[in-house]
Amino acid sequence: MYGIEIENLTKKYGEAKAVDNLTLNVEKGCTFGFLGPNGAGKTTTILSMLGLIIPDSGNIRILGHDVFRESIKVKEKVGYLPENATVYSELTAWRNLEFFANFYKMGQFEKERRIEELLKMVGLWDVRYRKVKTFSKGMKQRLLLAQALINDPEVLILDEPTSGLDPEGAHLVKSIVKEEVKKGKTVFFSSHILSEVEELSNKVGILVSGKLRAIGTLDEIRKQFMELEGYEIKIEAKQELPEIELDGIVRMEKIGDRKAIIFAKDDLREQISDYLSRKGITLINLEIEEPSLEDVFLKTIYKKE
Ligand SMILES: Nc1ncnc2c1ncn2[C@@H]1O[C@H](COP(=O)(O)OP(=O)(O)OP(=O)(O)O)[C@@H](O)[C@H]1O
Repeated sequence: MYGIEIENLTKKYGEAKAVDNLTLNVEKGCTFGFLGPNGAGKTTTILSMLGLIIPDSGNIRILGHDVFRESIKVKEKVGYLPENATVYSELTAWRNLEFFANFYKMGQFEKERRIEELLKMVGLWDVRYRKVKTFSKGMKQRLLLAQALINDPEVLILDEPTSGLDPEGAHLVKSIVKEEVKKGKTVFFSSHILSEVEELSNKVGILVSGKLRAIGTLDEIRKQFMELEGYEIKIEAKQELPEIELDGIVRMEKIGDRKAIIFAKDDLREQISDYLSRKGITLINLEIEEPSLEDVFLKTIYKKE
């Protein structure tokens, strides 16, 4: 079963399509990183997944439940960390969590046990009786994450979970997400931080102007990208390199006598190796230069449709 299924989702504001015929699935127990520039439609997608806005068309199911027709069932199973969320600043950290715990069917003992567990997990146990208005942004964000986890949700939806956090706060949030995934939870998160997406996600989607431009594991996305944009092959030989003339080579940039980068339409490593061995040249190194997620992201978002 899928954790999340989005099928042909479209949401318009006036005539502008914030999300345009989006289809994607997230397998149960996986982490999906949703990337896209500002205004791409990530938050609109997330709000639709939570049933908080009504799309113009499309279906969304979470753990097999339709988010609009079975909204209570879905809310019981989902934890949500909104972008720019606020906390009740006049309440203490404990009371903030208690307020949200009261929405769920939990006995008093279970509620207190869960609040204690979460406050310890996010490093706010020692300040549990302090009013939240005295908290730093990072402390508030960690409290919001605890709030998203209060019902021990099977699916976690996080809109820019580390936004505004210092490296230590971001590290804590990422390790909590990883722990949740180890327990079999499904995580869907949006982010602008490429290293974070690379670190956490099994699967990535890149949304541009409401449309999905790329989807897959990072390896699949890199491969699709190289198939479109071409391959960079680095070579180093024992002897001086000759000009390599093979079909599919776009250009060859020599770096000194024995090293070069070859720009090619395909992965020509085998052909290059054969070509050079026929010329009596011994290779020391022959490898594909994999594009970074940053390269892929930037070129994907600036590419014309
Ligand atoms: N309530 C609204 N009314 C009108 N337009 C809206 C509304 N909410 C979003 N939009 C527009 O829809 C588009 C998608 O916005 P959305 O907030 O979903 O993008 P995003 O990818 O989450 O952006 P960011 O990374 O900046 O948070 C934008 O052009 C935005 O201006």
